[in-house]
Amino acid sequence: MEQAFQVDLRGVVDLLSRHLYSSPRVYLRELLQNAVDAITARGGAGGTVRIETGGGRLRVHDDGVGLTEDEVHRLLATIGRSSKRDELGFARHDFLGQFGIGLLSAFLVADEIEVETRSARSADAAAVRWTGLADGRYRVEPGGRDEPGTTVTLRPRPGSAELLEPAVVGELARAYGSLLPVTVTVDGVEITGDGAPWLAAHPDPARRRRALDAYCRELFGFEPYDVIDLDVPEAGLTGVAFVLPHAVSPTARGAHRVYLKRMLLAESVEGLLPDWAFFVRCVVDAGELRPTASREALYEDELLESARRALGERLRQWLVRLAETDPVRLRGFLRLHRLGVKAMALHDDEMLRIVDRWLEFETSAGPMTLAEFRRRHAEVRYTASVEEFRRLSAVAGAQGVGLVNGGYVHDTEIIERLPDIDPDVVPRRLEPAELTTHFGVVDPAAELALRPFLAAAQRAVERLGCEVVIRDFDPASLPALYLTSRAAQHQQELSQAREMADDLWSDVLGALNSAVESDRPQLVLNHRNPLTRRVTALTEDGLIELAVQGLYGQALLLGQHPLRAADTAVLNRSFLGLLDWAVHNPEAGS
Ligand SMILES: Nc1ncnc2c1ncn2[C@@H]1O[C@H](COP(=O)(O)OP(=O)(O)OP(=O)(O)O)[C@@H](O)[C@H]1O
Repeated sequence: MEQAFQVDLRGVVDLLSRHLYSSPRVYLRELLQNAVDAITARGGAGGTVRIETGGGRLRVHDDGVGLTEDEVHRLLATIGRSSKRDELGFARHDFLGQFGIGLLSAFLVADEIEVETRSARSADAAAVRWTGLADGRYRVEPGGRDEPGTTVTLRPRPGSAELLEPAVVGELARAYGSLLPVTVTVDGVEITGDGAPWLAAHPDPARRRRALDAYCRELFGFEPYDVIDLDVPEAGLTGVAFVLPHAVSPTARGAHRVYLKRMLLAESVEGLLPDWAFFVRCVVDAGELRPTASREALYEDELLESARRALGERLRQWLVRLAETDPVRLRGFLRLHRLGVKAMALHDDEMLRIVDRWLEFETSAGPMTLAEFRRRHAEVRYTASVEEFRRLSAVAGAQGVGLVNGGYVHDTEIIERLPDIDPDVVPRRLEPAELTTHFGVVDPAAELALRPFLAAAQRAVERLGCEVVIRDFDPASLPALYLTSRAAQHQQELSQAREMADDLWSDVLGALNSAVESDRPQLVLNHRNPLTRRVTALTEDGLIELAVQGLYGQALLLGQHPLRAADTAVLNRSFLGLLDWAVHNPEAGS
C-alpha cells in the first residue's frame, strides 16, 4: 500500500529560518511578493498593496486575483505547491515567486498566519478565511473580505514584535519594494515612486547625470567618477554602473545592488560582473535572471554567465571610448584603478592597447608609457623585480640600454604580451651580466699595467666566488658594480644548499655546481671612477686586499644583494682594516 509523506511543519520552518534565509526580515519581502504576483495574475496595471501596522499586528492587503476556497486548500495548505508554474512545472516568468514555500517565512515572526481572500475570477466566489498554525494545523471558514483580493494578517510571536513595528516595516518595504511596478503604501504613505531612476526621463543628459550622481550618493555614499549605462536585453537587464572615485583592492568582492523584476534581491550581490571589474558598483534590475531559493543571491546558470560577459564587455567599451574621446579623464581613471586595468590587459588586447598607450611604467629614462619606450628602443628590456630595477637602471640608462621595471604586479606579463598587439616588439628580460658588453674596455697598455693589481684583487675575492674585471663605464660616480647572471644566482643558491646538505646530497649538488662553474658573479671595477683608479694604483698586497674587499662589500650593499655570512665577515674585516690603516697613516688621505 502506498502512503503519503508526513511533514513536520516545525522542522520545515526551522530549516527555512536557520539555513535558507539569512534573516527573518525576509518575511515582509515574501508577503509583498505574493501580493504583487496576485496583482499580476489579475491582469496587472493599477494594483495597490496596502501595508498596515499597529494594534499588535501587521496586515497586507492586495487587490489581486484572490483565491477560491478550493484553491485555498490546494495552494495555501500544501507546502511546495505554487500557482506560479506552468503545466510542465516551470516557473512562470511573469511572477516573482516560484517555489511554493514563501508564505512559510511568515512563521519566522508569527505563530499564526491568517489569509482572508476572495477570488476575482468569478463574481459569486465566496470570501474565505484560512488560518494556518506553525504546528501544521489549519482551518478554513467563510467570511473576510468584501472585495476581490487578499489580506494577510500576522501577530508577532513573543520576541519578534520589533520586526513588525511601523518603522521597521516601513524600512523593509522601502528597501525591497520601492521600485515595484504597483503602488505600495505603508500606513497610508506611498513608498513606491517612479520606478528605476536610471530609466526615468530627463530634459537633458546633464540633468540626468546629476540625478544619477545624487542617487549614487544616497545609495552608496560616494560621488561617482563616471556613470555607465547597462543594458543586456537577453537577461532583461538594465541598470547603471557607478565608477568608484577611489582606488580599491582588486580582491575586494564586487558587491552590487540587484533587483529581479523590480523587487530587491539583495544589496550586495556577488558574481554579477567579471572579477576584474572591481572598480564599479552597479544597481541593476533583471527580468530574466533567476534567484536562488533563498532569494538572496543570483542563481549561477548560463544566462548569468553570458550576462556577466556582456556587462564586462560594456565596461570595456566605456574605457575604450574614454581613451578615444577624453584622455584627461582616462588618465585620471587610470591613476585610480591602475591595477584593475592591468588585470584586464592580461586577457584582452584592447585593454593591452590602452595600457600600452596610456599607462606610465617606471623606466631607466623616467616614467613613460610602453608605447613611448618602444619608440625609443627596439627591444623592451625589463627586469622582473623592483630590486633588480633599482640596482641596474642607472647603470643601464648610462649605457643607453633602456630598461623597464617589470617588477610591479602584472607588469612582466603585460610586457611579455606586447607582441600580441605589435609583432615587431621583442620583450627581453635583462640578463645583468650582458650589461658588461656595453662597458668600455680599458685600453690595452693600461690593461697590461693593471695585471699585477688585478691578480691581487682576484685573490682578495677568490674565496667569495666572484671574478674581478675592470671596465670603463658611466656613471663615473659608481666605483664598482656587482653583477650576477641568473645562472650565477642559481649557482649561488646551489652552493648555499650544499653547505647545509648532507654528504650524499652535496655530491649531487656539487655535480650540478661544476656544470655552471664558469658563470660566476662579477665585480666590475669602474676605471672611470677616481677612487677606483687610485685603488688600482696601490702596490701593497695587504692594502689591495682590504680596498678590493671594501669595494666588493659596498657594491653588494648598493645593489641590495643579499649578504651571506662570508660577505658580512669580509665587509667587517675590510672596514676595520681600512680604519686601522687610516689611523696609522693619518697623513695618507690628505
Ligand atoms: N496574496 C495572495 N493572493 C493570491 N494568492 C496567494 C497570495 N499569497 C499566496 N498565494 C497563493 O499561495 C501559493 C503559495 O504561496 P507561497 O508564497 O508559499 O509560494 P510562491 O509565491 O508560489 O513561491 P515562492 O516560494 O517562490 O514565494 C502561491 O503560489 C499563490 O497561489
